[in-house]
Amino acid sequence: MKIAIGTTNPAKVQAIQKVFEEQYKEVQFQCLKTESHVSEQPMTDQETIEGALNRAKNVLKVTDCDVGIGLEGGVSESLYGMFVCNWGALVDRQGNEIIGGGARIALPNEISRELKAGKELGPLMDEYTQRTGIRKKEGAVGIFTNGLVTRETMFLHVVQLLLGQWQYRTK
Ligand SMILES: O=c1[nH]c(=O)c2ncn([C@@H]3O[C@H](COP(=O)(O)OP(=O)(O)OP(=O)(O)O)[C@@H](O)[C@H]3O)c2[nH]1
Ligand SMILES: [Mg+2]
Repeated sequence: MKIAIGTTNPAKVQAIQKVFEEQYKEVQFQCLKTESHVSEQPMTDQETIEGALNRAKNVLKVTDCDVGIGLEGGVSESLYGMFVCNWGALVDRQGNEIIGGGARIALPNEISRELKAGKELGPLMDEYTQRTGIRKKEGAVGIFTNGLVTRETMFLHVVQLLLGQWQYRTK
């Protein structure tokens, strides 16, 4: 089984590799930085889903893999504050387009204020924590859940939702 991954972000790549290696004996991965055709900081569920779908389609197009996977992080406003959201998409060569959503938590006001001013969460998290590359490690979700749920484990669940739906639909 050959999987095209529409990112080189290790938090996302490791989540995808863990899920597929658990399910398939023979599996190969191709990881490519892939255009999402949405803003660097998606601001709605819809835009985040679009980013995930575009990555999945674009990465499948430029490889000979069986399926393409796109994972996209974003935020979405609610009456209860701004939530970090993460969405995934899996597409195959038979025209199946599968979507799955990840856990979400409210962001502190000092972060959401900056996002509304047009900043991107990744760099914001580095500023906020005085560390670098949070987006490639535990992520904002990891910081604000005291490490209990990292970005990788959150995306691992999303990839299980994608693969499970795909297996059900193509069995
Ligand atoms: O530290 C984080 N923890 C999170 O839980 C999270 N969710 C979203 N984002 C940020 O939202 C923007 C688009 O997300 P994103 O899917 O483009 O991610 P990314 O840029 O880190 O990876 P990639 O584009 O190389 O695949 C990027 O600034 C991400 O950093 C997060 N950052
Ligand atoms: Mg990005």
